Amino acid sequence: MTFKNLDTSSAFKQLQALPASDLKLVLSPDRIKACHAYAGGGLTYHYGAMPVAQEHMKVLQQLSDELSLTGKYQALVDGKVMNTGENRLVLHHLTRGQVGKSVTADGEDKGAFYQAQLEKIKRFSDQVRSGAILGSTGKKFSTVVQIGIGGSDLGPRALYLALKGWCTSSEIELLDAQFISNVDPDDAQAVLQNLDLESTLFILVSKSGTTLETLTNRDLVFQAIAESGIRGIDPAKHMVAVTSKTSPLAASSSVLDSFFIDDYIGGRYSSTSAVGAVVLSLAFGFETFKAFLNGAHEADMLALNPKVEENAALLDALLGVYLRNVLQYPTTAILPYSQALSRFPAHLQQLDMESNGKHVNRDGQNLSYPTGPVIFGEPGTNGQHSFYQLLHQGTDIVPLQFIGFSESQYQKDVVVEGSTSQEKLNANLVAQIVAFALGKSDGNANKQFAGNRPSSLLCARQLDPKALGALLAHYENKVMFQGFVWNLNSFDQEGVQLGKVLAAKVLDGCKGDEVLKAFSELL
Ligand SMILES: O=P(O)(O)OC[C@H]1O[C@H](O)[C@H](O)[C@@H](O)[C@@H]1O
Repeated sequence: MTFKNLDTSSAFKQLQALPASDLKLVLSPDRIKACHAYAGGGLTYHYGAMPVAQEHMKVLQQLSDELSLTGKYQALVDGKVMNTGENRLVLHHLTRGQVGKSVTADGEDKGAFYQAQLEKIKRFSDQVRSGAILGSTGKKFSTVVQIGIGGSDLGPRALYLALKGWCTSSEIELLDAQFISNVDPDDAQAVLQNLDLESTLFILVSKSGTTLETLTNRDLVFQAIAESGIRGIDPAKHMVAVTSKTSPLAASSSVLDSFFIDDYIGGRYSSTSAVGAVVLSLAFGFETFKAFLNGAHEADMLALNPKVEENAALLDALLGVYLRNVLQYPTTAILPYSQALSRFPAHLQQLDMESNGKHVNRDGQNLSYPTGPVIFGEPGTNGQHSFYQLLHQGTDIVPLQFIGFSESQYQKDVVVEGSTSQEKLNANLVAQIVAFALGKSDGNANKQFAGNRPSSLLCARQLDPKALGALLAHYENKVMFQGFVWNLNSFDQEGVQLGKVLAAKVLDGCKGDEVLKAFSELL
C-alpha cells in the first residue's frame, strides 16, 4: 500500500484540469433525488448542491482507487500502525464493533478488552441507576459530573446534549449530567454551586492522566466536598476515573472505580470508548448507549465500500478535498438544524482541525498544498441571524454542511400561521440550501446573491441514538479518509504541546498581576 502526496497523484491532476461546474446549471429536483448515499443509522448524505458533475465523480473514484483509500481504512481496522507519529495502532472503530480482523496488541485481544470495559460499564451504570450503588451518605445518585477537557469533554458533552430530548420523550429515566472542563475556576463553581454533593457522582476523565486543567478541577472538587461540612461524606465514594491503563490515575485509590481506554484510542476519537460510555450510560442507561454504538458500527461498515458513490463518508471526504484543494476554499461551516446538536460543531472542530491541521506529511516532509480546513458552525435557524450575511454575500465562498431531521425529539409543537415549528425549521433549511446554490440577481448590487455556495446535507427522520452514532462515525471516517488523501498522520497532535510547555514556564514566574511582567520577560 503506497502513501504519497496528493500533488503527485495523476487523478488529482485530472481533477484540477476539469472545468469547475456551475451549480446554477445542475441543481434540479431530479439531481437532488439522485445524488445521495446512505450513511447508516437512518442517515442519508445528499450532495446534489455540490459543484460536481458526473465527470468529476468519475475522477474522484479514480483518485480513491489510486490512493487506495478504503484499502488504508481496512489496514487501519486490521491493526496496521497508522499513527506513525506515536508509533501506535488506531483502534477507535473496535470500541463499537469488529470491522476488520481481530487485533492483538501488547499481548492482548483488543476487541475483548474494549468489550470487557463495556460490560463493566453496563454493570456499574445499572447499579448506580437502580440504587444498588449509593452515595457515601446513603443517597441515590441523581447527577453525574464529568471532569475532562478536549476529547474528554467535547464529544461526550455534545452527545449528552444531543440525546437528552430523545431520552426524555422516550420516557427513559435520566440522570442529569453536567460538565467541568476549563481551568477557569468559575467553570467549576458554576456547576458546583447548584449540586447536592450527596447525590452527585463525579467522573474524572483523562486518557493521559496528566492534563493540568483536569487534575486541577479534580482537586477543586475534592476541596469543595471537604469544605461542604456534610457529615460522613467520603469523596472517594463520589468519584470514578476513566483513563488509560498506563496513566498515573490508573492505580488511583481515591476513586470508587476505574474504567480504562488505551493508547490506541485518540482523545478526539474516544466518544465511543469509556470516555463517552460511562457518562452516557449513567445518564441515559446502557441500552441507549448500545444503540448509539450500533449506529456508529453500521456507518463504519458502510465506509468499507470502495465505490465512492455508495460510501457516504468517503464521498464527503473526496468532495471536501475538491472544495479545499481544487476550488481552494479554506473553511467549512457545520450547520445543524437541530438545537440538540448545539455543541456538535465544537466537537467537530477538535476532530477535524486537530487531526488534519498539519503542514508535514506522514514522513515529516513539508507539504506544498492546503490540508485541513477551518471548521466552525452553529445550529440553524440561529446562525441565520448571526453570520449568514457573510456566507451569502461575503467575498469568500464557505462550503456548508447542513444536518437536519424530519421530526423533533420531544414531539411537542405548535401550529402558527398554518405550519408547525418543525416545519418552519426545515423550511428554513431547504430555503437556505437553494438560496446558497442559486442566489438571486438584482439591479441593486447590494441586494444581489451570487449563489454558487456549495452545500451538502445529512438528514434522517429523527435524532435518535442510532442516527447520532452514525453521524459521529461519519465525520470520524470522513476526517480519516481526508488524512489519507493529504498523506497526513491524522492521529497525533504535536501542535498542542508548545502551549502547555510555555504555560508551565509562565506559571513558574507569574503570580497574579505579575502576568504582564511575565509577558515582557518572554518577549
Ligand atoms: O484526555 P486527556 O489525556 O486529559 O487529554 C485531553 C486533551 O488534551 C490535549 O488537548 C489533546 O490535544 C487532546 O487530544 C486531548 O483530548
